[in-house]
Amino acid sequence: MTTLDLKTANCEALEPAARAVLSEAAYNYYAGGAEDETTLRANRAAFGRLYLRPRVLVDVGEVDTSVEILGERLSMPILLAPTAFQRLAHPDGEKASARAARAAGTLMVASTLSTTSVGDTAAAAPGPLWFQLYVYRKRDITRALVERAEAAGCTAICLTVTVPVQGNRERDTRTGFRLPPELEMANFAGMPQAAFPDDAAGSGLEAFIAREFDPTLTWSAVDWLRSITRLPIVLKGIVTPEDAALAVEHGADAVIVSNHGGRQLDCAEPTLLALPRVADAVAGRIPVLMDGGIRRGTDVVKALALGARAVLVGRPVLWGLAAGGQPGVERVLEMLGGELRRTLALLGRPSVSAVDASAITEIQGLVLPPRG
Ligand SMILES: Cc1cc2nc3c(=O)[nH]c(=O)nc-3n(C[C@H](O)[C@H](O)[C@H](O)COP(=O)(O)O)c2cc1C
Ligand SMILES: CC(C)CC(=O)C(=O)O
Repeated sequence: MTTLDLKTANCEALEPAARAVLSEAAYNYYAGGAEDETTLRANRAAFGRLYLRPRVLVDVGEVDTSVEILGERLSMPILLAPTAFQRLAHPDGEKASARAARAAGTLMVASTLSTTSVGDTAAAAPGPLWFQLYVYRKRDITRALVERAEAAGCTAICLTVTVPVQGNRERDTRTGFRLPPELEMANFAGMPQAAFPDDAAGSGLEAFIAREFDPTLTWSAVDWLRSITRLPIVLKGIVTPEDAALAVEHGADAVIVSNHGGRQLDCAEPTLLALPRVADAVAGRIPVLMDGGIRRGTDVVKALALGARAVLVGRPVLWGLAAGGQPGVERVLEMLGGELRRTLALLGRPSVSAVDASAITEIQGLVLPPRG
């Protein structure tokens, strides 16, 4: 990819450039969702149902996109979502993404299923880094992962609760998705868990999850996690007010409204629509973040208006990484951050904290929090 390509692209325009360099299996693993991909499409489509309400003749000479989350001041309310197996996209993989996040003044959530260890990722880009955790049938493994994340200097543990079993990802079944032999799940180095089962038909990842992930997980796992770490706990995958209330009750320090990018339960509600109900239930007690379908600065503003403190982006980072390594991810963050800054100016809201429910129109079928 040339510098020119990186300069002219918007987030979505990077996808074809990424596709051109990815294997068929890797592209479909990154791009795909569960079953009919209804939720994958709905996540994105939901943004089209909301419109903005610009105020005019407001001084927007200075626009402040910075935000504070769990004690860290970030340059913008846009984080890098945890995504597995980044060295499938580019040899620099997770290190490139972490460095790009740092360069942009924001943070990355490092996936448990990374192809670079959390220690190496943290060393490549010193600064705030969250570690995303799955809970394994063998709790010793889970505990060891938390210890590795702590030793690496991670500043929060992000427990993903959307994968008791893997979603039915038909693209991966078709391609027989698995890691090429030169890549490993580096956080499990030295453990049998570092490789997929080699005798599995269909998706190797699905067989791995069936073998290793604990499907009996309940809220007591959050209490257990609390007992083994002093790091803040972020619960990723809360989409109902009932679970939001339980998350607060069980001491979560933040929640992420997420349906795993439409990769788990197909027909799950789009996250933009779930967000205001979760924010309402949380009632400001802890920060609410969201992900799913964020591709434009206007999307970020809509999420903020519905109660999010910040958003995370998944696939666009992978497209940037595949198309251009670290500069490709930097470009994605620059585009989103630039669009956010321009949107705030055009909207007459000179800072992120000036965005509230008055920034959006009410659409039938959407339950919005009361107007600020
Ligand atoms: C290829 C891929 C791998 C992912 N791996 C993880 C993971 O390891 N852990 C996790 O919590 N979420 C994972 N996710 C979900 C993302 O963190 C995020 O919820 C989702 O991608 C957001 O939607 P978006 O891609 O539309 O921005 C993954 C998503 C993708 C696309
Ligand atoms: C554990 C797997 C489900 C990895 C992942 O989060 C994903 O592919 O979406």
